[in-house]
Amino acid sequence: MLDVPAVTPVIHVKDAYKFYGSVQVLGGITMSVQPGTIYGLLGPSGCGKTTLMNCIVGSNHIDSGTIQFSFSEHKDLGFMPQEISLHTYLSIKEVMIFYGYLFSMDDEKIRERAKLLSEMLDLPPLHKMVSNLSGGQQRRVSLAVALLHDPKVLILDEPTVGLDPVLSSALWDRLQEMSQAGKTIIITTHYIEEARQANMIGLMRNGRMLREDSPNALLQRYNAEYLEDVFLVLCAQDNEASKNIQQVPAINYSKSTTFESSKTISYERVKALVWKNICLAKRNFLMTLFIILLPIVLNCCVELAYGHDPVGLPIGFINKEFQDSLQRCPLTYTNNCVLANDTHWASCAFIHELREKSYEMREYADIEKAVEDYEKKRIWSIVSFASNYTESLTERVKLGTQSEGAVIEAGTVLAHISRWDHLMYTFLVRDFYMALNRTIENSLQSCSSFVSPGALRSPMQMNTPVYGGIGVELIVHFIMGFNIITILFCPMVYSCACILDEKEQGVIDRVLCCGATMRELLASHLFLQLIMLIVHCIELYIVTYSIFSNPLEGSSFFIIVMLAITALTGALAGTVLGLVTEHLMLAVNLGVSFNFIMAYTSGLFWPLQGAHPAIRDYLPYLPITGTITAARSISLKGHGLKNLEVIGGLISNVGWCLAMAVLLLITVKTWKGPWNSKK
Ligand SMILES: Nc1ncnc2c1ncn2[C@@H]1O[C@H](COP(=O)(O)OP(=O)(O)OP(=O)(O)O)[C@@H](O)[C@H]1O
Repeated sequence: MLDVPAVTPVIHVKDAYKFYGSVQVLGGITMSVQPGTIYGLLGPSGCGKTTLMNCIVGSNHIDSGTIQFSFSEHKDLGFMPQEISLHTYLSIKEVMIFYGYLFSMDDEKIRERAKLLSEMLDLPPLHKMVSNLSGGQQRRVSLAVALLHDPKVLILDEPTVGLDPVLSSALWDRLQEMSQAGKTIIITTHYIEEARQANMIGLMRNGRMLREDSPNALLQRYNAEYLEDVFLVLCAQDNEASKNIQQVPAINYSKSTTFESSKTISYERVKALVWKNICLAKRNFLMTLFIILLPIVLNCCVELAYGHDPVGLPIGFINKEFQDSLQRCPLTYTNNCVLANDTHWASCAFIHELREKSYEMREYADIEKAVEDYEKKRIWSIVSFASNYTESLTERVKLGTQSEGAVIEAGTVLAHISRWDHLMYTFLVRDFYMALNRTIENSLQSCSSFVSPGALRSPMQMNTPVYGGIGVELIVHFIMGFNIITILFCPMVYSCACILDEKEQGVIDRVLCCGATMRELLASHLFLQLIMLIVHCIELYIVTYSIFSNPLEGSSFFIIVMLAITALTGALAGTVLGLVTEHLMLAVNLGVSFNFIMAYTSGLFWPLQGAHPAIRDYLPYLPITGTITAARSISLKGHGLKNLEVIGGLISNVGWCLAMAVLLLITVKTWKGPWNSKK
């Protein structure tokens, strides 16, 4: 049972303990603040004053003990944290409006209070941005915010730090006026003497309360002229007492506070938070524009630089049939039999096909020079034709299986393809075979006087593809994968940056002290994220399908839904990242690494079937793998909800989004410490 004093205190702390790891920061603090008084909490730096204040206002939690309040509404409390804890990119006026809205004040009332406080605290012009104010001016704005809604109880953590003596004395005068008007004020300071003007002081040391009494009573009891002398005597007594303590008192691990946060979401507060987010987005215009345009830029980069066949590759060739092939070869070969023909040669037909495919054919007179250029990577391949190539080919076609080895050899094109670039090697091999096939299709099949056209055809023929077409470029296959990773990444970075920015400025805790809940704060952030993700989805859709005309065989609705859900997953993941990390640098590294891992393991760059057997079976379950497969299935094959790939992709898409939402809720529920990177 709590032994409640005769007059119900406004705030009553009993046996409060707080640990950071194994370090005890508060060691059984008991304090009572009577209504209509100024309570000065004094003590040297690091003795635990801020920790105690944060535990009282709810931005931190005691591990054991009780904190009781005579009031239960946040609007009765005004808190000025030790750090400035304001959005520095807002103007003073915007800061006032935001906190006014949080307390459901109307514009008129906010204007009135802002004017009054501006005069009382000698604030700079209200249009000035907080970031452009001096340290002292920022502290006065912070104090004005605490006083804005005219609370009954004021908790001020070191309000006089950074103030000159004149302002400091004026502030104490104001505080006295307010206490005489019935307000209760708790003020922490390590300037012990200034607390003479308080009605009651609590002297703290090493997380413990040494004495709690009025300044005059303390001065009298210790027969001292200054409070500092009283503090020194108490410290000396405390040192003696510490020597005699044999046992650490048992700690009762129960805690309770009676100043609970709201259980329902307040529309007014969410509106205030959204208003503030929009103000910040407008103020950080370049950053907002960058985030809006980033998906377009990334998509354009991919569309323009990725997945297209290489063009203009230099290929060296030696044609021993005759010199100056590039000049002497006829320009067209279609339907001209090149065998036993005085004006057409088979080598020319092959060279012609490669030129048609945009290769830059370079003729060499001798193999030595060609090899030198090949070794110096000036050409990608050397193709050579024997001096009797056409003649041998003609004979080979005529004799078929009867052909001699020498004839077969002379009638074969020899190609050396560099393997220093694996992808290029694949392109060259593909194009050389295609060039050979076309040579047969266009030139040799016309030679019916020698051979039946069908006999020359390759024993394997590629039918018309079921999906897509011959000559479709790789970009068509890749683009949706890139879009999915882009739409995961951009909202993740943006949401993470927004949350971390607030955490680093310490505003989350301040906003929570004003009665807002974490759910309201996250809802306001997600609102902006939703607008942003709608913009991102529309942009990506337009750029991909309208500007770059990629094929879309299936439902555009499903494509947009998948993009939107992926973006939401990214926004939720970014929010979690922002909440659990302390610094932007760490968050950026984690976020970028996560996206790289997703890109590498999602089948975006390489088919999943080619992955190592140890991971191959697990890759389809990763966040964007199924989504990419489904998006490709919809856009390239026209599949819909009856297709297993699409169904699997949608389940994975929605499942991961829900998983991130649950992770976010768990993070918020289980987080113990303050939402402040500087703590
Ligand atoms: N997040 C934290 N993790 C670990 N230790 C912490 C953390 N925050 C504060 N501390 C430690 O707790 C002790 C009390 O800190 P606190 O900020 O409450 O002191 P204070 O009396 O307000 O000091 P000051 O007057 O300098 O602000 C200090 O030793 C500090 O190093």
